[in-house]
Amino acid sequence: MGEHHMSGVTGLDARLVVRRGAFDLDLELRAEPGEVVALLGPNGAGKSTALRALAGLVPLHDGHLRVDGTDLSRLPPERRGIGMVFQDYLLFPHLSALENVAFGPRSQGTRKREARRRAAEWLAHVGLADHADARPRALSGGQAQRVALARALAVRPRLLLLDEPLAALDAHTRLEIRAALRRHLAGFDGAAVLVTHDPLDAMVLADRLVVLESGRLVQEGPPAEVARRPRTDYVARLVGLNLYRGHAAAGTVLIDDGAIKLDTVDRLEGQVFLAFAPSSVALYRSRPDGSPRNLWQARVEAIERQGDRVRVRLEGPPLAAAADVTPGAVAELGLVEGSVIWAAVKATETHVYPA
Ligand SMILES: Nc1ncnc2c1ncn2[C@@H]1O[C@H](COP(=O)(O)OP(=O)(O)OP(=O)(O)O)[C@@H](O)[C@H]1O
Repeated sequence: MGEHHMSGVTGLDARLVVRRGAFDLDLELRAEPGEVVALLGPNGAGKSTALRALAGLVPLHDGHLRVDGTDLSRLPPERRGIGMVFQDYLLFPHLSALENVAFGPRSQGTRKREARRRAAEWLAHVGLADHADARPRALSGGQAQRVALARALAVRPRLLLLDEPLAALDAHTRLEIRAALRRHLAGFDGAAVLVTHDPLDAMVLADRLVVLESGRLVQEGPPAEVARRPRTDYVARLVGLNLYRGHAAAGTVLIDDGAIKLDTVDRLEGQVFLAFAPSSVALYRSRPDGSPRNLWQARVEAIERQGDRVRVRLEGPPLAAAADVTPGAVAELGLVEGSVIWAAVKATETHVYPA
């Protein structure tokens, strides 16, 4: 660690090895200048640990951490020049919005007058010029979030860290702030790392997704690519797809446990992933006429209302799957937990890609 003080790589270039009790994180993480990377993963996957390691709040056991070629791994948090927007904002309650934003530049040694000038500029930039004198208590959640963002950006960071920046907001404010945050991130020329639970936040805000499970990277790529080609159960559920591993040959895929073969229109051979959307699954009370291909009998494990659709979870074998139907169809089919029904998916609605 730290044997090369400078390297030619711009943006964030890190390998974060952290141990916390029985948990260990080992994550290689890159973000180009101007790129927004979203860290996603189930509870306890290590997202916050990764962010805290970048911020210098937990030590690295191994690996490296460079931003624009400068080794940050040995610097204390306040000397890393990193901008942070954390979930609970951590605005100083006794300081005005302006003083909160000026705090960053001040602690970097900027003179008071200049720090206040820069803070006023940033407040105006996030649309809060009118609230410069307000204490955090007098601000709405969305306004406090914007002050926190202005404060983070006022130190002109080369790396910006955002930890669940929208989590504390109600649904309506969230929509607005998400759009505003997207604009601000688009105008930010440093690297940004965002931690979120919300796939929509990640899809809207990030250029690239990095999915962590149990302290390890399991998948990364542009949001659309990850959504189209999930590589783990967690990712598939996150993006709402049915996902299987199997062996492809001659236009069919033998699903891994061997209980069912599905027709596809792809011509791949060998180990593959096969995915289809829950909305592509058709359900029948009795065996349908003309016997569509890719037909199987299944037991209903659970029925969950999701907005104006109903998600029906089907138990394996031969195939555990989720199907989305209308409430009307649930009634028509007389679906209850434990029902045995027929399920089908068209070959043209399956997606197959190399494993
Ligand atoms: N201070 C600590 N001491 C020991 N172990 C910790 C500490 N903080 C977190 N852990 C452990 O580290 C692991 C990763 O936690 P972390 O908070 O990084 O996950 P996360 O992905 O951010 O989860 P969540 O989505 O629930 O916030 C967990 O198993 C947790 O129990």
